[in-house]
Amino acid sequence: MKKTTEHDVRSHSSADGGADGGGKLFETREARGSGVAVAKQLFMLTVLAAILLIWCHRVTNIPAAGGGEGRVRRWLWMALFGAEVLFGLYWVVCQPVRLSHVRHRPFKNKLLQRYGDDLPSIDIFVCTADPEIEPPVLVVNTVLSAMSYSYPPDKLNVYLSDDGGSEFTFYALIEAARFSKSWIPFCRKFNVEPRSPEAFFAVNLGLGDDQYAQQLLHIKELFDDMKSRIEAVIENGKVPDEVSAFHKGFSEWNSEFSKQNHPSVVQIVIDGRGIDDVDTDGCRLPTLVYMAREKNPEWPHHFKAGAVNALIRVSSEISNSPIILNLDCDMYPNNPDTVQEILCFFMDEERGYETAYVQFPQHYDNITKNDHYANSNDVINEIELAGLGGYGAALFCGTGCFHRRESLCGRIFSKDDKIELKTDNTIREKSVNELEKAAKVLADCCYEKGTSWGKEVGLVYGCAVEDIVTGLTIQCRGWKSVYYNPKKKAFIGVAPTTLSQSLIQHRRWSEGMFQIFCSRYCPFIYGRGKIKLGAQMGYCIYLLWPLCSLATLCYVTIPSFCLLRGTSMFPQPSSLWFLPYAYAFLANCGYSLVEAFSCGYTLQRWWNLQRMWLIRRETSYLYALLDTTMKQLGFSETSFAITAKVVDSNDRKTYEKEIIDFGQSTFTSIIVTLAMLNLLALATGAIRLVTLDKSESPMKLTAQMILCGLLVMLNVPVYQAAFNRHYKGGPIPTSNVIRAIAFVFVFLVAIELLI
Ligand SMILES: O=c1ccn([C@@H]2O[C@H](COP(=O)(O)OP(=O)(O)O[C@H]3O[C@H](CO)[C@@H](O)[C@H](O)[C@H]3O)[C@@H](O)[C@H]2O)c(=O)[nH]1
Ligand SMILES: [Mn+2]
Repeated sequence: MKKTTEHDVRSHSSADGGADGGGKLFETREARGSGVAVAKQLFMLTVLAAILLIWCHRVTNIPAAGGGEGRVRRWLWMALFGAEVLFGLYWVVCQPVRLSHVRHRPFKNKLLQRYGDDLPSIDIFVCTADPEIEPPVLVVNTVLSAMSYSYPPDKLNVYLSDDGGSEFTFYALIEAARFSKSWIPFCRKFNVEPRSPEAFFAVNLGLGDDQYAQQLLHIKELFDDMKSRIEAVIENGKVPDEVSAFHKGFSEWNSEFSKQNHPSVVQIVIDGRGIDDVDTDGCRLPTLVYMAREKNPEWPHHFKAGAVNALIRVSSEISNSPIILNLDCDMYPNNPDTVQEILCFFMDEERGYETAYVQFPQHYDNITKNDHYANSNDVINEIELAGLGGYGAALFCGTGCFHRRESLCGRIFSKDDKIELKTDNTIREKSVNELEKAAKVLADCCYEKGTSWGKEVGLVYGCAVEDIVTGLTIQCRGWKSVYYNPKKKAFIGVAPTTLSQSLIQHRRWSEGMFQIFCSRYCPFIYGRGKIKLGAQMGYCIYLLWPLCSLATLCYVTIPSFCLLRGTSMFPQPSSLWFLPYAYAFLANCGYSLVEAFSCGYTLQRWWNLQRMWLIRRETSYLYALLDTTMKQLGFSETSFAITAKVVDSNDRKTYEKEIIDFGQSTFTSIIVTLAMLNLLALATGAIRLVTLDKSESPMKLTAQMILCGLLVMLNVPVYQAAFNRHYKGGPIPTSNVIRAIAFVFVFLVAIELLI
């Protein structure tokens, strides 16, 4: 049974929370206190007991230090104990979010009834950084779907920040502006979805001969033409003179202009206030602005955070909307009604004024059936992020997030001054030229000097996950945030399609997160007394990813190592101490399976997820740990490796067939070496099992081999790539494999010699 909070509507009968004019604009339901939650808590207690017993066993049975052998045993024992302490504490951190799941439901119709046309304007920010790995056609698709929200166009302002400072991206935007004049009326007239033209035409072919089909074919032709023009310009590497003469903006790209060094560019491509820019139906269009902030090698540019902060300022000059939507260039809005829905959270009379932002989960449209790189994050979305939202502390994830401008700009929440969301009408009088001129200054490098930008104001600098840390600071200023995960996906993006891309992305994320944990923003210190303990712990689920890497490495290596040497670090199956180990392991596997199934996973997909956790912890998180340590010691600086959004057709095929491509990076070397260690250990164990003498118990040996066997099973694709020269995802070079095996042997021999 579900309990609804006091913030509930009286009428549940109608689909949109009742037809009356009064009442709340959204309802929140929580699952806490229900029978399931009690059962969950009891279960958690049993796991906790098992963890404590394991620690107890480790502490009371530390091997005595005598001789070389004893010393090694003692060290390994301590290492495993350390790993179990880390695992145990991490497990504790992961529990609170599993008890605080809430679901929100906005009442859009009620909002429209109550406010009619009196809704605030919205500024939408799209960020792009590199025309090669983020093709302009993809970028303008996102821009176009943002422009075609079913929201009054004169209240929509779309800004594109181009950190690549690319003439081609600008050209693509000019083309998109022209295409929007047909696309937006088409969307409005036939109420089409989704409104990203690329995604729409991928599934709508325009069959039949009614008016709709005819118009669709016509629009599709316009779109294809636009695409080929953009692609041709990129192919030729130059915008043709007759095109560049057409728009004054192109004059910015003179001979001195380079990606790393250029003055700021602000071009109002469509002036939504004017009467010149109208669509084919004669209706107004959304304002469309291109911005490439100034770049100068002597100034740090702070990656995406810097771009968004420049956009906040530039937009404040041009439209100054009270609500801001952040989008990555590959995340297109999929539901045209989203704006009205989120306004329910901001404009609710009772709780709206405390809401700083509404975050949607990230979805991707290129996930394969069994998601072999585990990119989809569905368990995280459905369970963990929803749980954090339950503590009023939704994570800000950088994209698909609507912000209140005031809270993003550093305002401290106060119960007493409720800020109304009002469209700023004071800017109406200025001319386009005046606006551009004034806005340009705000996008200059030196503008932020001596200001609080990047500290208290705007997105926080100095962290690879600027989004997470910014969200945390907003919450610590007293604001609430909403995690909203509607059935109909609100935003859809592109997930990495190669193993190395995926691991590099996780490396950036985990590095940024761990850096937060080690900084003054550590939720337990910075958030103390400001956000709930459950939320502090919830943040740490992600911030502590790199630390789990250490524990996992111990578990991947030590038991295998012991198996190779014929010793064991675990109690015998006949001993009572064996029970807590077995229970903790099985209970956690079982629980994670149940969770995955509840999120619609198949067994295969869950298994793939486990493999990716293993691989990430062996590589990305380990690197993140080392990098963060280096950074803390001042040896290296923050960087941002942009994830590619295009792949060549070979890679695409491999990806679609769900074959892992291991490539040849250092990451691969680590993965292969560890996999070989596990395989050798398992083989040794198996040989011993056959040649067993009476003094050894087969049961004990088998139990010891289980962990190793599971690791080997997870690593099956690694062996395929290592030993099958015809492996479809590209075999791992023989030299790498030999090096890995040699490394394992040298390591073992060295240990034997040392003892
Ligand atoms: O110097 C930069 C670097 C990146 N970006 C943009 O930032 C966005 C995210 O970059 P991407 O390479 O796609 O990274 P992801 O790992 O997919 O992004 C996730 O993680 C980032 C933090 O690491 C967040 O900023 C993103 O919003 C979030 O979607 C893209 O639109 C980029 O164009 C810039 O504008 N300037
Ligand atoms: Mn991305």
